[in-house]
Amino acid sequence: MSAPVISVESLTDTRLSDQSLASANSGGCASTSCGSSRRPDDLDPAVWDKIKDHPCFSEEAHHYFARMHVAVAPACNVQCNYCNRKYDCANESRPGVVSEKLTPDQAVRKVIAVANEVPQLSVLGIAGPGDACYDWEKTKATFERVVREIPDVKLCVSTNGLALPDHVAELAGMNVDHVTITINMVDPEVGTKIYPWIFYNRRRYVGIEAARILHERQMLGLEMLSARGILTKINSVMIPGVNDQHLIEVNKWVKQRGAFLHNVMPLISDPAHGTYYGLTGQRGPNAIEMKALQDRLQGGAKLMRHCRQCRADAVGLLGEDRGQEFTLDQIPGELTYDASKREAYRALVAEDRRDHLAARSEAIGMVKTASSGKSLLVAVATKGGGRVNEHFGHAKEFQVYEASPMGISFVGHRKVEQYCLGGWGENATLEGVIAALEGIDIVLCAKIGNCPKDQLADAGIRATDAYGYDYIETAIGAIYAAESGVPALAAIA
Ligand SMILES: C[S@@+](CC[C@H](N)C(=O)[O-])C[C@H]1O[C@@H](n2cnc3c(N)ncnc32)[C@H](O)[C@@H]1O
Ligand code: SF4
Ligand code: SF4
Repeated sequence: MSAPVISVESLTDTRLSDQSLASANSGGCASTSCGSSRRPDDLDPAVWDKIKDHPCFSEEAHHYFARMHVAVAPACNVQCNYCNRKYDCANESRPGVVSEKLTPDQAVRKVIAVANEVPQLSVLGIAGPGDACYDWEKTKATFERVVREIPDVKLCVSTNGLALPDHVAELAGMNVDHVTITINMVDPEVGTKIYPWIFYNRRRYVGIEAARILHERQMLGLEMLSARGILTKINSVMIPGVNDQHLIEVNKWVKQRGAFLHNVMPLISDPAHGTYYGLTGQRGPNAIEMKALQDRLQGGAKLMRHCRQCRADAVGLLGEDRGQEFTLDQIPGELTYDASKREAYRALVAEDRRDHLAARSEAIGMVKTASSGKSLLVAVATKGGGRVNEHFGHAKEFQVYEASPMGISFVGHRKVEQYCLGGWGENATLEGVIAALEGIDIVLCAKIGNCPKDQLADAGIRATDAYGYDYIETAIGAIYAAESGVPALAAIA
């Protein structure tokens, strides 16, 4: 059966209209298998099947699919010098922060409410605000109830690893096939600078003993997961002067033990958060330092570069947070799961992803053959669908791509404050946006006014809306061609 006709707008608007979803539904393709796009040649089909709709485990999928976290696990058995879960702010987007903690029953209601309204939803994660494996009974109760209601939602946990080995068998039994472990060190001496204490076997440990136990449990948990074919992502917080160089060693260790992805994230540190690091002046890395380390790690365990360091109650596509639309007071007491929007969305997306992948590989192939030796950093304003489709002034983040003789690759994102509010822009905000775009050569967006464009130009950053609504890679390929003076490439513009 042929796929339904799709409009670009309906795909790139992250909240699909009921009408476009209804027409997609009438196409008849509504199973999860429809959501697949083409499998990369070097990937095992079974692994591809697990990651193809997972926004965190597949960079490509993050343009289309959304995750939600439910904050059912507040207790933690480790203290990290960068974490303070008491701090709470609805506008603050960083790990460990939540607006409200949930019981498993409340969490199930929230998952149903989100699944009914957010068609992109594919993953339910428990990322604290404490530790999913330590606060295990609540994690387990939540997952057991959710899969009864929505069997095709993927389940994920995020853990410091200390209690992980105790629950690997149960995780496997519940078909949890994505687990994140935070591993910041493989040398306990380094660990003493990150962890003041751990709580293990009903006892508190400090110093080198604490770090050694944590390290051994993390390695054991990782090996146990790999042995069962559960995909693992390793989070490492990059702490300049503490573990930044050491993360090269961490990358080697986790690769040897079967980690699927290594996600090196910048330390978020601010005295206002009340963390030990925040209060003692330990700084986080800047975007350029992050990229330099990630580039050094290239060739080791595969890197995740698109993590947005989400809140423990985040909802939506990575980079957007719709959590405030789904607070408990807005969710009805009785709810029935309605699969229609998610099913229709998958049918729509299947077609567009195939198209996008074909356009992407054409653009990458052409950039590779340009042999200009140039390297360009391009910041893209997008609201999903893999397209240049967000106005400069509305962007809350820019996705950053590098075009070079190696091809076109996603290298990260830059968070910014939204510059344009209700038709006018604040100069001070624009200055902040420009500062966040340090090192960027070109900005691509769906629309930009002359004033911000000129100010960006003064800072040495070019900006254009000439490629509005094109696929990101198609636009970057065309620009690279023009910059390289290759007429055959410029033809794709
Ligand atoms: C809040 S924790 C919850 C899961 C679990 N307890 C753990 O530590 O993995 C989720 C992730 O946020 C990271 N995180 C917490 N505070 C952070 C900070 N200030 N800067 C960067 N990452 C942070 C943790 O390292 C972890 O990878
Ligand atoms: S283990 Fe996770 S929740 Fe616990 S203190 Fe560290 S970051 Fe926070
Ligand atoms: S914190 Fe990173 S890995 Fe976790 S849901 Fe957000 S983007 Fe995905």
